[in-house]
Amino acid sequence: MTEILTAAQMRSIEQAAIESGEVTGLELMERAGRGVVEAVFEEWPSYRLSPRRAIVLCGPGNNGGDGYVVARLLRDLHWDVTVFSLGDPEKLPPDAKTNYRRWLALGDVQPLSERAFRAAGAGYADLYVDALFGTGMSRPVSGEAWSVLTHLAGRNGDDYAPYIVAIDAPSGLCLDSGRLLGTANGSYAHGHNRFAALTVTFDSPKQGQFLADGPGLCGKLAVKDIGLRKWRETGAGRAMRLPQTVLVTDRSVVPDRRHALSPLRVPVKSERNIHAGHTHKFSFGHGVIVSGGAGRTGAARLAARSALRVGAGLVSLAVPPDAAAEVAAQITAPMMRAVPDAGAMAEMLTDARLNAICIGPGLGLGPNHAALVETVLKTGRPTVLDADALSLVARDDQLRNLLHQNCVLTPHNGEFKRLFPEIEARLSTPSAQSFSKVDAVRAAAAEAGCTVLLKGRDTVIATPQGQCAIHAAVYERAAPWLATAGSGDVLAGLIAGLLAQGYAAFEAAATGAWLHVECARQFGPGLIAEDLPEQLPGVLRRVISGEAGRV
Ligand SMILES: NC(=O)C1=CN([C@@H]2O[C@H](COP(=O)(O)OP(=O)(O)OC[C@H]3O[C@@H](n4cnc5c(N)ncnc54)[C@H](O)[C@@H]3O)[C@@H](O)[C@H]2O)[C@@H](O)CC1
Ligand SMILES: [K+]
Repeated sequence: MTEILTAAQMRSIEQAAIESGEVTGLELMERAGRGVVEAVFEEWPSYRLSPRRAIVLCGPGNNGGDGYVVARLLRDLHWDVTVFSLGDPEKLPPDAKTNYRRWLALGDVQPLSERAFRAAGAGYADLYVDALFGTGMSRPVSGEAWSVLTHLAGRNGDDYAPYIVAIDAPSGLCLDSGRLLGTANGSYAHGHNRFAALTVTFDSPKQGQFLADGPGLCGKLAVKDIGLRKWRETGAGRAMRLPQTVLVTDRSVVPDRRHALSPLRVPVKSERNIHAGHTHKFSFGHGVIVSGGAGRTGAARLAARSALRVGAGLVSLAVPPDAAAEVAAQITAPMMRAVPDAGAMAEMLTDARLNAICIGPGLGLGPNHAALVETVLKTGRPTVLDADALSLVARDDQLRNLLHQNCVLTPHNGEFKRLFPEIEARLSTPSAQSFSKVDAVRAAAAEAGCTVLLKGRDTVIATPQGQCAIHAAVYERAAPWLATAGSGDVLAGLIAGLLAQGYAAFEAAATGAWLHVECARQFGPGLIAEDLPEQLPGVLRRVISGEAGRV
């Protein structure tokens, strides 16, 4: 499992390590600088072959300290290195100052300004190292640093991005929220929404590298070990940083094949059942997908197919009588039950074998639909609420009060705003604050009393207890094709199918999010929502054989 850290959490780990007396800050800084050089050579292998020219921009804190280490290590390899410093290097914190002094034995340092940068023939370097600000960035960047950063980002038409390596973060990026602080549109210069080719971070990824503007500005992400694992996993370093957030990644999917389907490695009922010989279809649950009326049944049919494909033993569509013919004509494997009203829904759900429900896709917003949502919620069964069900809950406090901890809400941004207007306002207000999507979804889950999955390229899932996971379709997991009509219905169906198999709400949501993106990656361009469930057999086969993610 990959933990993902806030800047404060990273500081607490470093502090615990240093306070233990087993490692010094200076050693950590040396390892960090070495990690950056290593990552540079991995990214640009030809740079190993002959010395090149580098420009290193060093800031006023320890991020700048890492920069001085990188400058020294490259000079040791006979590179031509120019160093600029922001602020008076004599005022650097102790470890950074030591490395500044070590660099002075090899070369000089110029005060950073756009003019000096351009005068240095800065357009001709092979590598630009952004070591201005990292986890200590506390306010929007301004002045000469901002001028140089925007110049590097392309304000004056030069394209530096392919040669920039950022240490911990493109400077100005908030490592908690993933926002470029002080900007309205998340770019350094109008029309230029990328910055670095590579960002090198230490020990664990940071939230801001996966959220909002982060992935675009970071370019690629390399995580370098600097020997902090012990303090991350145990003792003070751990105690100081609860609650935890995890990253749902390829690597965390398969290590233990007994739990093959769950990126969070939660025991899955089905495997035990298989070994015990109990492979009756009811062992894998019976999901109910509530359909909208005639002409609106496509969403529920997509969800039903996804729930079946992901492994639910049985799936029944609950269909208003006027839509029965339409649904019957288009389904084979899912079953269908005519459900004219909430009374009939309640009666259907007296069957305790119906153990997971999905309601909302294509449902409608009338009083009869609200009554259906009410009936479903009153059963207390694991339930995915999506689309119209979310809009109904947003405008009806009585429904909202019926939400329970077996519910998963799967809003997109617009639905999230309707459900949690105050939290959304904090999230979307452009300002210098570091309130992140992780903070927002945690707050929403606590307010709603159930699991919330806020969709997006950066999907965040949280429980009322503060458990949180990020699944971001970025970097090597980018899946732009997923933005297609009906894709949300598939996600709702996947989660319902996992709930039917006994996954807890949080694990079902996280696993569903991972599988959803994996299916899109597997299919590639040209994807329409109907293609997603059809990718599941191949994706599941690779998950179970341990090859997941290596598409
Ligand atoms: N603490 C440690 O032991 C280690 C830290 N490391 C490096 O140290 C970095 C964190 O160092 P720091 O905590 O010193 O923080 P930074 O170096 O990120 O920045 C802090 C400094 O920048 C100033 N500052 C913040 N925002 C500013 C702004 N917008 N404009 C102008 N000045 C601003 C602060 O007043 C402070 O002087 C990490 O990102 C990493 O690169 C690594 O060397 C690994 C070990
Ligand atoms: K930086």
